[in-house]
Parts: sequence; C-alpha cells; structure tokens
Amino acid sequence: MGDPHPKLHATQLTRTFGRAPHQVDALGPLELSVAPGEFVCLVGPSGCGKSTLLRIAAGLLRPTTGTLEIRTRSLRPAAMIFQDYGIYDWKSVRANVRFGLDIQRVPRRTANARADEWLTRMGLADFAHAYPATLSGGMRQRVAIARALAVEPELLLMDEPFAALDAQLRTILQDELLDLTQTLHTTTLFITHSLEEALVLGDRVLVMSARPGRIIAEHRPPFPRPRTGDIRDTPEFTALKGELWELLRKEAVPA
Ligand SMILES: Nc1ncnc2c1ncn2[C@@H]1O[C@H](COP(=O)(O)OP(=O)(O)OP(=O)(O)O)[C@@H](O)[C@H]1O
Repeated sequence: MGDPHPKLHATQLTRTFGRAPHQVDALGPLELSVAPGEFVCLVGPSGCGKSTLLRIAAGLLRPTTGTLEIRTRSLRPAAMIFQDYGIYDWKSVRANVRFGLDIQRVPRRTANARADEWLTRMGLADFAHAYPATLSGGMRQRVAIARALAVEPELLLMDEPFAALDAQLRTILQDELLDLTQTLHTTTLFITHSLEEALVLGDRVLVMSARPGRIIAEHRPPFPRPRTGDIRDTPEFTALKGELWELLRKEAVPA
C-alpha cells in the first residue's frame, strides 16, 4: 500500500447481483492497491467475492459502485489464469501458448520462437505439437501459465490456478511460479483457498471477510526474496499459517 503509482487500484468497490428481494451483495466496499512488481494473494471464505473481484479486474464484469483502475504502459496490460485452465482443446500446445501473441499480431516466426522458449521453460518442449487432451492436469496448467506469461503481461490475474491439482503437483507448480515471478517481477493478484500457497507466494496476503467480501487483515510474510519453497518447513511459516487460519475460521463460521 502507499505506492504513488500502483499497478492496480480499487476504491470503494462493490458488486451486487440480481434485484431485491433476491439481491446478492457479493463484494465490498473494498479498497485495494497493488504496487508494480508486487505479488498479492487474496484468501477468504467460499463465496466471499474473490472471483468477482478478479473478474472486475480482468474487465469481464462491471463494478456496481466504485472504481478499479489498472495503470499500464503497454498494449498488453493483463492476463488471466483460471483454475480450469481455459486452454483450447482444438489447438496444439504451441498454438495455445502463441494465442495471446497472435491476438497482438506478433509476426508468426517471432511468436513461434517465443512460444517455444516458454514451452522449454515449462518443461513442455517435447509437447509443442500435442493437443491438450493428451496432457496431464499439471501439464495443462503449465500450458495455461506459459500462454499467460508469453505475452509478458504487466499484470497477472490468477483465480485458484492450482486448485484442481493433487498436493504434490501443486507444490511443484507453486515453486515454479515463485521462481518465474521472482525473475520477471510480474505484478500478480492471486486468489487461493490455500493459506500455505498464499504464504509461499505472496509479498502480501490479504484476508477477506465473508460475503460481501472486504479486506479485514493484511500480512506480509517475513521471508526475504528471492525465496524458495523451503520456507514451508520453518517455524515462522507454521506460526503465521496458524494465525491466519484463526482469522479465516472466524469468517468461514461466523459466531
Ligand atoms: N453472475 C452471478 N449472478 C448471481 N450471483 C452471483 C454471480 N456471480 C457470483 N455470484 C454470487 O456472488 C457471491 C460471490 O461469488 P464469487 O464467485 O465471487 O465468490 P468466491 O469468493 O470466488 O467463491 P469461491 O471461493 O467459492 O470460488 C456468491 O454468493 C455467488 O453466488
């Protein structure tokens, strides 16, 4: 907070769905700033409006009141990664990774080269010509990450990207994402149900209240960067996880 030029800035943001008497107050009022290069994780009870916030940030949904501004300097402002991968089954792996570059009208040869670079980085070089249906869940999610990062977005929006994966794969992809974002300094807003994931990845962890979601706590995990997944084994990590869990539990099961 307090950055004079945040990459993302939301003020008095609210979103309701439907009309009275069936109106659902899904979100806010909510204030949020994400500084350039910052990795912010949002955790909160189910249905508190996390996806709604991310969809507003991605321009897929309008706020009911308030504003959410994204300040970018290029034509490739934001990329979004969902938990269900969002990749196209009828396109080859390479064409999926190239997708955003094609939209930006990057010349084919350059786009193929950049896609191949990302496939190599994500351990998928041998699968460039395969179709997503033949890949495992973890590989499909790597394709989605490669596709989002290939456009070098100024802002990466991730909605529970690893939720559908088993625990081991999830840990591996968390570590890969940690490595990538620390190298690229991509500004990231990341939604998760997993406190562990939030503490490993985040510069800041924001805890949301039950619906309508507001930010009720902010933690800065005290683990210096560059960090690795080994911080999971430290006593500080366990203590902070316990502290945040207490907060979340109160929200998930209101007194
Ligand atoms: N298009 C919609 N129409 C009506 N209600 C909606 C719509 N989208 C979301 N909601 C409601 O808004 C609330 C917030 O939903 P949202 O999906 O943002 O929560 P969430 O925190 O992402 O949930 P989860 O953690 O379970 O994925 C929920 O009560 C949901 O039912």
